[in-house]
Amino acid sequence: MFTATMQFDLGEDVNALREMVHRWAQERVKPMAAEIDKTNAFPNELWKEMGELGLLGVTVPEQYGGAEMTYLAHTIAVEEIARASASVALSYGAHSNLCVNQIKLNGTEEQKQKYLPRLISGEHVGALAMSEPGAGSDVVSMKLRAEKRNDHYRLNGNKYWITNGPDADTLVVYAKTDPEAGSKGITAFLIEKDMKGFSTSPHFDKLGMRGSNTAELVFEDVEVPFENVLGEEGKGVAVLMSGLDYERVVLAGIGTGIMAACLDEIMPYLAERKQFGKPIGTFQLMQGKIADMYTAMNSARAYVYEVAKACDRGDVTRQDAAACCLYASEQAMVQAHQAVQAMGGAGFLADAPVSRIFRDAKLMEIGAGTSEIRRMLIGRELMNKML
Ligand SMILES: CC(C)(COP(=O)(O)OP(=O)(O)OC[C@H]1O[C@@H](n2cnc3c(N)ncnc32)[C@H](O)[C@@H]1OP(=O)(O)O)[C@@H](O)C(=O)NCCC(=O)NCCSC(=O)C1=CCCCC1
Repeated sequence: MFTATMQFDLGEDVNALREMVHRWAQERVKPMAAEIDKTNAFPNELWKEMGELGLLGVTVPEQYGGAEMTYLAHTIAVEEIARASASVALSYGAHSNLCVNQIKLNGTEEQKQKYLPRLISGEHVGALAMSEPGAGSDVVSMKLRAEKRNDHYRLNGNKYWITNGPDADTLVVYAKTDPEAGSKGITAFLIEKDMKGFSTSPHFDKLGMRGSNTAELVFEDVEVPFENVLGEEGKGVAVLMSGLDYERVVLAGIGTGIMAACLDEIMPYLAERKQFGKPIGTFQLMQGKIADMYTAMNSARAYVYEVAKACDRGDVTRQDAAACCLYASEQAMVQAHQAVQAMGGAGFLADAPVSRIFRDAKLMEIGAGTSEIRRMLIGRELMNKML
């Protein structure tokens, strides 16, 4: 374990949360990380444990069972879990941020009372579904149809690449209530897994983030009552786009957690492994690697934490949400690459922690908006302010 790092001034509560999550994740999650990767399955008992620790509703008011803490606290929790297993952190983020936080932000009082307590206790698993086979980066072109009937909507179509899809009891799902109206025809719905006509595929086999279950969702004449509209009919794009801002910041914590995990793995190796009669960590080229890793990790942390504080103040910008996520994600990939390199043949073995971390890191440049989409967004937002 690598402990010699800069202490950020996050406040007493957040520091205490970090310590608690760190201890739990290192004791409980890290020993399972290799098995989770190998079996390609999320250990369901972790939901209950995270519920008991108060991690499943970090940003939600206490009256619904939440911890009533900040986005900064949520990001730190994600980081510490990712330091032990990025897969577990991804499923955790999809549940607690993409689903639970969206219901907190957009739900009616009845919806919050009905769905949040069970999601926050760990009894239920949550997911969010926007992507489709033909609508990834171009999310507004989604085709899942929600046709308005007398007293319900009827949903037909499918969603793809849905994190927690096979396990979720409650899903925030975006669909087209008016296919002709472009972004103004999108509505968000709360879907329950037992609704007739709703099914999921078996979970996908993936390069990395393997324990985080991903699947296709299928809707065949699924009847959804009016009271399950999240927000207003036709206003789903605002729910979706503002949700993506929070999502990018909180999930950037996976990137900083991956960088911390890289240092955790290679520092003891560099101290122990001898070549040419000396620990390889005494060689300047190796010291250069760890210097770059340390600098990147703390630079990403500083930016991500500041943007999380902007989320807490309510003044986060689209470009900073995208930019902190872009930086933390790409640096996670670069540093995971360096960690494999530093460990040489030992790091190239299939069951080496750094080889799993390297595969996991790749998703960071793809999920929650690709690096290309994030760059496009940042450039466009910056330029728009000049024109
Ligand atoms: C950036 C982007 C490419 C969007 O461009 P366009 O130019 O089409 O959309 P544009 O004109 O920017 O906007 C549409 C409407 O939306 C309003 N709005 C925007 N931000 C906000 C906001 N913050 N609040 C309220 N309204 C907003 C905007 O005004 C516009 O409305 P209008 O049509 O004019 O009435 C967008 O589509 C995007 O981002 N894709 C990546 C999706 C993507 O990231 N999936 C990832 C899904 S996968 C995933 O999330 C996970 C993966 C792995 C694990 C977990 C999660």
